[in-house]
Amino acid sequence: MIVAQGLTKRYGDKTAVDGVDFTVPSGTVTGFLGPNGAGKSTTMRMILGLDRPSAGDVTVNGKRYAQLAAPLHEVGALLDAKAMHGGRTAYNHLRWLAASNRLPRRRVDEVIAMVGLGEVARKPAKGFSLGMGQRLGIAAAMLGDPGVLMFDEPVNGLDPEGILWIRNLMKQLASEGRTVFVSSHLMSEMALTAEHLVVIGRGRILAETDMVTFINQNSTNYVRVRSPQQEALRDLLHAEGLQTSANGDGSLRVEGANTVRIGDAAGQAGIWLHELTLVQSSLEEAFMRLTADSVEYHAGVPGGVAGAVPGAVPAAGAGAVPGAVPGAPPGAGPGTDPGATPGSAPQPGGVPGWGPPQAPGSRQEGK
Ligand SMILES: Nc1ncnc2c1ncn2[C@@H]1O[C@H](COP(=O)(O)OP(=O)(O)OP(=O)(O)O)[C@@H](O)[C@H]1O
Repeated sequence: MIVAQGLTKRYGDKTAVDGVDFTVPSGTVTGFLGPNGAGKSTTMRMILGLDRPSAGDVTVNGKRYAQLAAPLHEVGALLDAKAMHGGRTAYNHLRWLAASNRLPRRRVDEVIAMVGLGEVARKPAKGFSLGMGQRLGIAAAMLGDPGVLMFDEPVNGLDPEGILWIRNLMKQLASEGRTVFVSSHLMSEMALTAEHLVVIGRGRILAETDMVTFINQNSTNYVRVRSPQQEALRDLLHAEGLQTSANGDGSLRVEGANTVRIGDAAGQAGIWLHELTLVQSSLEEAFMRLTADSVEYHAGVPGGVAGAVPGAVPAAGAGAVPGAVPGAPPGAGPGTDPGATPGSAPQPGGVPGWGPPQAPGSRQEGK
């Protein structure tokens, strides 16, 4: 377990980490999220005793890093995959680390096999790709078989296969009861990996929560509905006590109701619908909204964070789902709305309120 209390780091008049309190529990993957410059790396360096706090404290298993009798057996870390002597082979890089911590040579072979570097272990590390370097860094972190593991942006620059490998490895390490603390600025990636979250912005903790709660509190849903009888539909929805706003593309945005309720109401009133879609904001958007005031460097992208819903995704049944996060916890992706069952997909003539033009009354047939 890692515990930070009032942890602060100042560089001159710059406060990189500003009195943060958080706990990283064991047996789970904890995502450490924040935009560039938020203070993630500085915090991790302080945990590892590489930077001295200006104030406050951080402990690993109840002790400061410097007080740990055998640090490599307690904490393993990957901070910078390139931080190794390029002329050394992967094997020799691990051997000197093992020797300096009185670990047997056998352990070097074990971690090399664990990260899948067996074929290149005798080659100089300077020829390694980014992914191979990350694997070597993880092998080094695992050498002492520690109960606490920390990874700083481990998936940066990796291909999909490498990302999947790291994601599964972290989950496996946590399932073995270890403390796994991983930093990232990619919310969507963390949604697939972490169960617990610590969000930091401009050196301050913005959220410390479990992933499911974060998703439920920060993602918003609405229904996009389009009708050739837009005014009648708007009046009907208002009469139903629902709030609507114009989307600007001729459709209405309806808050507080699912597609079934809106489709049923429209069908019963004889109003045609040309579109009925559940739209969910992506996790990336929820994270950007939370950290919008904490971003150090803005690119000035038109229609940025606070504007419309750039990451919004239509829910299941509405076609493709760009930005969706398969396998994510409830609320992370499409399909959490009961109205988003296949029956709410555009199906000619299938559902009241949908279908090809016909006499309004005829849609009730067969009911
Ligand atoms: N040695 C240093 N001297 C001065 N300022 C520093 C130093 N290290 C970090 N900073 C500043 O502290 C702030 C936090 O930096 P840090 O690297 O911890 O952020 P980060 O969240 O890891 O960002 P990134 O995702 O870009 O790596 C930044 O404003 C950074 O410029």
